[in-house]
Amino acid sequence: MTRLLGGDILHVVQTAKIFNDSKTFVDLALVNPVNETLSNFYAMMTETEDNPSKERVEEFVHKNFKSIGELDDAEPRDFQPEPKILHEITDPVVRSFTKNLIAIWPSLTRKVSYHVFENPDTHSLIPVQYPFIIPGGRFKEYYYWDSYWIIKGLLLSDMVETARGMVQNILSMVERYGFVPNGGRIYYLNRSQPPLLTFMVDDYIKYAKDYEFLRQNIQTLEKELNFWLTKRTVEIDKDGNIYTLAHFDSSSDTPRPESYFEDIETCASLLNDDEKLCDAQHKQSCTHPIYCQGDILHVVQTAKIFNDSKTFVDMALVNPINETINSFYTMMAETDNNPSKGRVTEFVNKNFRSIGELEEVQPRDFRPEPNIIKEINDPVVRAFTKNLIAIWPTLARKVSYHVIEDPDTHSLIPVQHPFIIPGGRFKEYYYWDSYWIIKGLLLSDMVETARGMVQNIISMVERFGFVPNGGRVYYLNRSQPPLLTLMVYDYVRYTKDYEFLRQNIHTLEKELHFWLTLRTVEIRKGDNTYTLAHFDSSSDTPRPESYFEDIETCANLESDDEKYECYTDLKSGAESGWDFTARWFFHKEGGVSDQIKDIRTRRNIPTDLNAFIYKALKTMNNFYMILRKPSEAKRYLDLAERWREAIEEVLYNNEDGTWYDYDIKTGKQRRFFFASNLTPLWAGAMPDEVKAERGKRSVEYLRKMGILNLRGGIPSSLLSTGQQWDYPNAWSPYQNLIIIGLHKTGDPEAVEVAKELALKWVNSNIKGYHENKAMFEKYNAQNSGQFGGGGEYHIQAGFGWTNGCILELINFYYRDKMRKSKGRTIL
Ligand SMILES: OC[C@H]1O[C@H](O[C@H]2O[C@H](CO)[C@@H](O)[C@H](O)[C@H]2O)[C@H](O)[C@@H](O)[C@@H]1O
Repeated sequence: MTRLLGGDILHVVQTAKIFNDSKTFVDLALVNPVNETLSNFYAMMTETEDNPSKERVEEFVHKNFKSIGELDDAEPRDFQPEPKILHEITDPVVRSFTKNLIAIWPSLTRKVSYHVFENPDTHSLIPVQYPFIIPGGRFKEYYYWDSYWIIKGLLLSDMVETARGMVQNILSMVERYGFVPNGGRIYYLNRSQPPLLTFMVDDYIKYAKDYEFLRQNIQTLEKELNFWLTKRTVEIDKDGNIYTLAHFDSSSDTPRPESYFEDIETCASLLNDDEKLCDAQHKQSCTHPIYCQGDILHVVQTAKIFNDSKTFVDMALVNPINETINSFYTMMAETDNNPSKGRVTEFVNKNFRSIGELEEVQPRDFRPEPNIIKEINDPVVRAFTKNLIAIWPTLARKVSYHVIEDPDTHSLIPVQHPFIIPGGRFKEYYYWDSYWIIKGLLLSDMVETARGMVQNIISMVERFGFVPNGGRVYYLNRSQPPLLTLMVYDYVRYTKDYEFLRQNIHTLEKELHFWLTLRTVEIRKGDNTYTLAHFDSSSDTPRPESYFEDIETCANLESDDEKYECYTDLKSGAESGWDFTARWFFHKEGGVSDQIKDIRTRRNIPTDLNAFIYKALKTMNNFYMILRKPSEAKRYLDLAERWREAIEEVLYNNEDGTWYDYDIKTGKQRRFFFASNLTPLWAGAMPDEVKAERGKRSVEYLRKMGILNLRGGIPSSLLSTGQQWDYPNAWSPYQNLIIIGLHKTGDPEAVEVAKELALKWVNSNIKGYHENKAMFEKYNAQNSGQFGGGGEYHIQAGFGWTNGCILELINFYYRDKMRKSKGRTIL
């Protein structure tokens, strides 16, 4: 049903204005299953060349929708025509009025009919267990804040059972959706109403003295408030002080389905699409009817016609969307909704193709022998670096004019400037990969390409309010670790282009705002409350590019709700960039599981994410000082200080001398080795006076964990789960984060160990390159030069961030410092 409410049917029917009240249509039930309705719709569209008359739309609606049977009248069991209150009102006029009033309750009582429970997909009504009182008239379902006053009235009418049932219905919404929707229809799921649930419970408890009810539901009340405190707050700077207050802020940027026509009219005179989106701050949902959700995605991806599920969602449409959908439903009708794998392959071959969206490009600023080459004394490393630099043009791409002219038929999100891709199956830009790629480009003197990549990413924030995981529409439901501010730092440090900083500083703020408001949780420790971030995708369906895999992972979960949670955690795991690892897999009581089905990414407060955020806040402080804006600079300094304190109090473990992720549920640190544990060193997220000591203790910790004995590099974890971010895989970014982190502490032993680790990694990369003539996405920590494995796709070569990272280490450890071009450092 979701699809129908978000797509062409809704648009065509509601703009035909066949009902006086737009709500009428979205409250109708479907006569046939969703697929058949869609098929009938597209048949009408084809017959009328996409231009049906009002009468033809009316005919379609009358054949395919009906307005009966979803709600039954119900006599509340606890209704009494003469409750106590009547005997206690002395004024006869008021008494008789009150009696009439009370007599209205039964006429407004409804319960959800069994039709809806049996077949929820053909109704917009959200089924709830208990009878409830509706407002009346066109409002035939429950409404959130109306219920607060209704429940007061019910309690005063001694209708405790009905009142309690209504509260329970609303609590069940929080458990299911994490918040209370505006009302009991799926089209209300993108917004809430003023948060009065806690007060409803308070009224009920006071009246019924039902403290057991309170005990059972207190956590759900917390969950609801947490929604408002994390997803609906803004920070206000007043005279240098920061205040947090709430505002209303729906997460959706399309017309309200129940007032679709009216909203289209309201926004019609706005100039561009972004304005029409009525200043929606977060455009996170992925709306493409083929690449993001729906029957085509489901049928094709579960037929598993490609080895790698990403292949399908990277293909372009041969024909327009409607035609593709139409030909899909024709196939479905011809095969009784059960097409064979061969028939699905035929449909894909006819309707999709995999060419023409990205063009190879020779970067204008590419030079085979940039300065760094001349400044490396070691001949083996110099020759290797030259080979490395020669890889950049093979990874450079620009978006083809096909995509710019007809973006709807591609999943690629068009960007203006050429960019470097990771390589292999990753043919588009990736957010956090770009951070290390840009470092490598700057060290290769490819400033124009680096700047273009930063501009592309900045344009994402302007367009979507955040940086998506990668450059495809199916990545729009999540981000990746926030490194944009630090990319700009490297670019500005290298070029001294302060004008670029001035022009873009607000976009950096906007990106950080996304993380600070939509990805934070509050943690209580003793009497203190700390704010820290976690990964938390906004979407609860399988990842389109790993659809088959996600369905399989969550298949054995019992309820649909558990499956939605599972998909959200998988997407949140992908947001972390560590997809996947035991870091996100939890046993119920908090230990690590080695099973992906136990994924609970959102339960974890990750050290690296919070170290990145701390460093970004500190960098913003620095930027505003450069731009001579002291009050803004102070604001970021204060924020950074608060973050540092939270990292110190919640994530640092003095006994083990390292930082750990934190389990929100048990309120305990996860005391396992992950390469991310040491990232606060790199971010400098600790008081200055303990830096050297932390360096020393980190070396002890690495030694104790056996990490320094491994010949290939630092593994992501010590847990062998078969996942690509677990043992024995070693990933470049974390070599650099740990090596540079140790070096920056200044402790002599840490500086020495950093150097040993760096040389080990450089040697491993060189060995691997000589043996395979390729650079890899990940390596094996046990064996020098061996590439990594595991996970849901084969090892990929290229490889953007590996090349950027190794250049950073070569620059630091092998470049002749005396000859290094002045001021052109980025470390
Ligand atoms: O297709 C599966 C997943 O692939 C990506 O993740 C991996 O590659 C990325 C590009 O190098 C890298 O940023 C990430 O850390 C890797 O785990 C993608 O980012 C995921 O979202 C996707 O589901």
